[in-house]
Amino acid sequence: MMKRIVYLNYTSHGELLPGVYLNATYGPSKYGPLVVVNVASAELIEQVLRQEGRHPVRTDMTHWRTYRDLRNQAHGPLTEMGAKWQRIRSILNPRMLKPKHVSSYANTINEVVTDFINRVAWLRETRGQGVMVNDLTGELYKFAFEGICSVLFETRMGCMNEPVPEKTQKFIFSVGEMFRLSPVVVLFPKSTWPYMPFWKQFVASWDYLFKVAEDLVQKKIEEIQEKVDLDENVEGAYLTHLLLSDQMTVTEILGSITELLLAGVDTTSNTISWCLYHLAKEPQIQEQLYQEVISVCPGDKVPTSDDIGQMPYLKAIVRETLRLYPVVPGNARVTVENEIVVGDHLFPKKTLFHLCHYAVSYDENIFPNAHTFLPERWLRGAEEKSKHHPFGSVPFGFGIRACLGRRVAELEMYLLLSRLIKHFELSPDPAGTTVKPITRTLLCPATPINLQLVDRRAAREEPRAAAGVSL
Ligand code: HEM
Repeated sequence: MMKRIVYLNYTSHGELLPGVYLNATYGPSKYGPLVVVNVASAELIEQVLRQEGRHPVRTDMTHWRTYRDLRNQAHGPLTEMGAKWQRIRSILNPRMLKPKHVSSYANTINEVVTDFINRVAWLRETRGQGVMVNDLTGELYKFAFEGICSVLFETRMGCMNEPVPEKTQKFIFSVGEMFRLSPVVVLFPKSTWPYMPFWKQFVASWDYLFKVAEDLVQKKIEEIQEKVDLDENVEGAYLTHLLLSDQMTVTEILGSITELLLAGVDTTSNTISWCLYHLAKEPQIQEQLYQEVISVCPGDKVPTSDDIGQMPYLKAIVRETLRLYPVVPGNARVTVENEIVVGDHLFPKKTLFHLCHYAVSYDENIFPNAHTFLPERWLRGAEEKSKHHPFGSVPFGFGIRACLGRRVAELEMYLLLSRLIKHFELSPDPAGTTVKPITRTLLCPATPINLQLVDRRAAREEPRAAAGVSL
């Protein structure tokens, strides 16, 4: 008898099925050759993750891998496995995860944040009667796309321009199509794919993605060559480093950088969307954040990485958002190398563990008042008092296969939130209703998030102007 190993613990709306989690006994079921076990307690998730071998596997990503094999493209960190995966990570990790390298991307990201703030200000004026910004998630998608491209490819794509350049628009569209078609493709046996119209569309979307990425890499190679010819210093962020370090072929770099881009857009934009949605509903939390930001960065000072280090409340707000809305609500591990013991059961090789992070994030025993947005629980003093189970909320995963973009994603979120809150006071759409989460692979807002953005400077100046105070 298995204990606390459950089967299906949340609906397609991301809500828990009542009574079907913790201490329930469901499953295991079968998925192709794999035995599937759903794990929905912090202790058991910890057991699975602590027993992962040297080369952890989430899923085999057959559909993505098949495209790469078809076109002789290289696999990246998402699709590679075994020792080859380990090699890729060892090359990609330092410039993505080491604080000293990540903090050097702050200027680049801040330029993108400036464009975002200008864009929402423009949207308010031209389309929102001076106050509303509709579909913030859509706008944040463009921000995240631009942000990650500016770090990875060291190029601006113009996602926040009006209109968006045609090539960029088609690039964004192809990413969307590829993600839309992915779950359709896997519904059918691989042998039937070549005869299916959606497979052709899937391949065409990947072709365009790789073509644009290839052009960007090629452009960078030419730029570097020009500088070398002129004996100039070659400086850059991620791509330049990979190209100069000579540890990967150009095809390998292309495969990896494309997958980093794919992993880094919806995740970040959805998290920021949820965060803004909550801040708009919580004026006190918003005010406390505003006070923290202006005390570290008064006047027009733009925050640096070091400044962010002095903003614990900002970090706690993002952390709490990730607990309430883990964009990766369920994560997988397949045992390929060895049998493992979970609970009081020995599981054979080829068991797929579905780690139900969403369910565990709402466990009242770990997070009292689990449905309430309480950033304080992540502040150092409070944490010591109530010592959360370390696997109660692991939004970026755990161990050697954990998120590669975590530090960059955090930097993007911190810089955007701190600067946005300095400019605007957020409040809910007066005509709006509750926005629920839905799982579309990732946890997304089920309906658009529309918010009111009140310009703080104008709000301060208006009453003074009304009282006849000269500025
Ligand atoms: C709020 C933003 C993000 C969240 C919550 C998030 C979360 C995750 C999670 C849960 C995983 C799986 C980890 C595991 O299996 O243990 C993952 C993997 C990954 N993430 Fe992120 N991610 C975010 C942003 C990003 C960004 C911005 C990038 C790219 C710069 C990125 C790149 C990746 C890659 C490449 C992997 C696969 C790593 C591997 O298999 O070796 N992520 N992410």
